[in-house]
Amino acid sequence: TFDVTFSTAGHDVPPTLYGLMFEDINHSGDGGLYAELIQNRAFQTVTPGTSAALTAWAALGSAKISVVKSSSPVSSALPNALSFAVASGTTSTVGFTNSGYFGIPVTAGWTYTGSFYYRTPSPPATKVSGSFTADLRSTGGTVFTSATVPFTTSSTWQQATFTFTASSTQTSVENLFALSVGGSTVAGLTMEFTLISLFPPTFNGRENGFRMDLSETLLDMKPAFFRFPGGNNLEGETAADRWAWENTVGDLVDRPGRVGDWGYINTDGLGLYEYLQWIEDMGMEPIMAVYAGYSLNGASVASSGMQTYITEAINQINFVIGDASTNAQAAIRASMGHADPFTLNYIEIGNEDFFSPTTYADYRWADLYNALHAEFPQLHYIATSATSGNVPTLSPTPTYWDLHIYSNPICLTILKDFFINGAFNFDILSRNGLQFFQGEYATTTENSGAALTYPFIDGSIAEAAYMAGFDRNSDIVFAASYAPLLNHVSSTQWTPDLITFSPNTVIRSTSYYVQQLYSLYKGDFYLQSTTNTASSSVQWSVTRDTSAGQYFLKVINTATSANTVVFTLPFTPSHTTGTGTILTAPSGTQNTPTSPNAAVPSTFSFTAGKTITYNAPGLSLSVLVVTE
Ligand SMILES: [NH3+][C@H]1C[C@H](O)[C@@H](O)[C@@H]1CO
Repeated sequence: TFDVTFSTAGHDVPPTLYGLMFEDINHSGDGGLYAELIQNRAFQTVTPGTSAALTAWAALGSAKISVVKSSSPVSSALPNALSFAVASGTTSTVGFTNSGYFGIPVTAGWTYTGSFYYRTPSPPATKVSGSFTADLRSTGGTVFTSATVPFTTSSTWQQATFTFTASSTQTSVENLFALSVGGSTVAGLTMEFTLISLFPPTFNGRENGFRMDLSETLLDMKPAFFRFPGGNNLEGETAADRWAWENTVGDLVDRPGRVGDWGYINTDGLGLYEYLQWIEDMGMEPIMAVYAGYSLNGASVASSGMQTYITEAINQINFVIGDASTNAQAAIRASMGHADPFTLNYIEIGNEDFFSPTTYADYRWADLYNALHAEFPQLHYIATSATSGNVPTLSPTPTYWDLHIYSNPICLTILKDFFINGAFNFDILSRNGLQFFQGEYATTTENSGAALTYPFIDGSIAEAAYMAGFDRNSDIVFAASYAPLLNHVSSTQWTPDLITFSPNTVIRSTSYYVQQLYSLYKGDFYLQSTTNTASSSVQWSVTRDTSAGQYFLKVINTATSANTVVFTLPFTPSHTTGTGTILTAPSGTQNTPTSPNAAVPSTFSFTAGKTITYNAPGLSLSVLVVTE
C-alpha cells in the first residue's frame, strides 16, 4: 500500500504541457491529415518517361498515358504533365484512373470537390468539344458517383472543376478516381493534364484542408500545441531539399513539392498557411521549427552561408505574425485569407542537432538565435538537444531545450536513466531557469528489445509513469509530445505511432489513450505530495482545475499485479461520489487494425472522502476526479 498525503503547496501547470509533434512521416501529411485523395496529382519531382512517374495512375481502355515535361508547363513550379494519347479511329471509352493513397474512401453523403488542368498541345484546326466523365468507381468498375465535365480543345491550359456526391458507403477502399471520355470524341488527339485533385469534405470546411476523422481524433485529446514541420522532415537530405516555407505557400499551381525525408514526395499542398489555419481551428498554438543549416546527409551549412537561412527564417516568421500592411511575407498570408497575424510564441531552431553538435554550438544556434531574438524579442526560442547530459552547452544559453527519448519500458538513454524509473529524471535537475520540451518520446521496443509495430499496454503505462514526472516537474517541463503521431497502415517508415489510419479508418493506440487522459486531466495547478522512489512500480500525480474546483488523482501501476494507494487529501470533498476513468489491459495488449478496441478507457464510480483508498489494477492508468 502507498500512503499519499498532500500539502497545499505546489506550482502552476503550464497550459502548453501536452500537445502534438508532427512531421510528414508514414504518409501522415500527404495521404493522411492533408485531405487530397489523389496521389501524384501534379507529377512533382518525378522523372518524365519513367514508370515511377506514373505512380498511382493507370490508363483506361486503349489510351496511352505517360508523364512528359510539358512544352508549355502550367507553371514554372509544375513542369510535368500527364500525356493522354488516343489513337485515330478509337471508338471505345478511354481515360485514366488514380488509386489514391493506397485506396480512396467512398462515404454516403460526402460531396467530393474535384479539379484538373488540361490542354491540347496541338489542337485540331476545328475545335473539338466534348465531355469528360469524372467518377469514383470500384477497382472492379462499379461506378458509385460521377459528374460530367465539358471541355473544348485549346493549346492553353484550362482548369475544370466539378463535384459529385456519394449515395452509398463502401467498406472497401479499393476504389479509383477516373476521368474518361468516348473514344470517338478524342480519337487522334493527345491531351495533357496536371494538378488533378479530388477532396472530400474537410475539417471545418476549409478549402485545401484537413481530413475530418483524423482531425476529430486529435481534437479529442484537447492538445495545446502542434510542433511542425519536423523532425527530420524539416531538414532535407540536403539543404536544397529542406522544407522551405516559401515553396509551401500561395496557389497550389505554384508549389513545386519536394522529396521528403521519409522516402516519398511531399506535395506541400499541406503548406505553412494550411498548418497555421488548422492549428488555429483546432484551438492549438504552433511550435514552429525553422531550418538551422543541418541536413540529413550530415552536412552543415558553412558559417559564411548562414545569412540565406537567417533571412529565410525571418521571412517565415513574418509570414506568421508580420503586419500585412507593411511586410511582404505577411501580405502573402493576408492574400491567402488571414489578414491578422496567427498566434505564435515558440520557435524551434533546427531538429536533433546532437547529430551536428559542433556546428550548432559554434555558430548555427547563435547566428539564428541572435538574429531572430533581435527581430522578434517576444518569441521563445527552443534549442534542440545538441549535447548529451542535462544542460546544453550553448551560447547564448538557451531558455528552452528539446529532448527526445525513444526507449523500452524500463530503459532510457538521453538523460541516462530509466524510462519507468526515469519518472524522476526531471526531479534531479536544478532549477536554473532552463525549461524543457520533451519534444519526442515513446516506448519503441519491448524490454527484450523486440521492435513494436503498435504501442502495447506495457509500454503505454510506462509512458504514463514517465508522464507523472512531467506533471510533477511542470515548473520546468513546459511541453511534452509523443512521436511519431500518425502512420498510414499501408505506408509506414517508423513504428510504433500514436494513431494508425487507413483511407477510411482510424485506430487509437493504447498510448493514444494515455496521452489523451493526461491532456484532458492536466489541470492548472500541481499539488506536491508524498515523494516516491524512482524504482517504484506505482506513480501518482494530483493536479487541480482551480476554476472547476476539481482534483485529478492520477494513479499509474506499471506492475502486472494490483497495488493499493491511499490518498489523504488536504480537504474533505463535499461530493462523496467521484467518477474515475481507467485504461488497463493484460500484458501485451495492442489496439491494431484487426483488434482496434482491445484496450479502451472505461469509467467507474468511487467513494470520495478526505481519505480515498484506490486499488489500482495491474498495468493501469487511472484518473480519479474529485470535486471539492
Ligand atoms: N528520428 C526521429 C527523431 C526525429 O526528430 C524524427 O523525425 C524521427 C521520428 O519522429
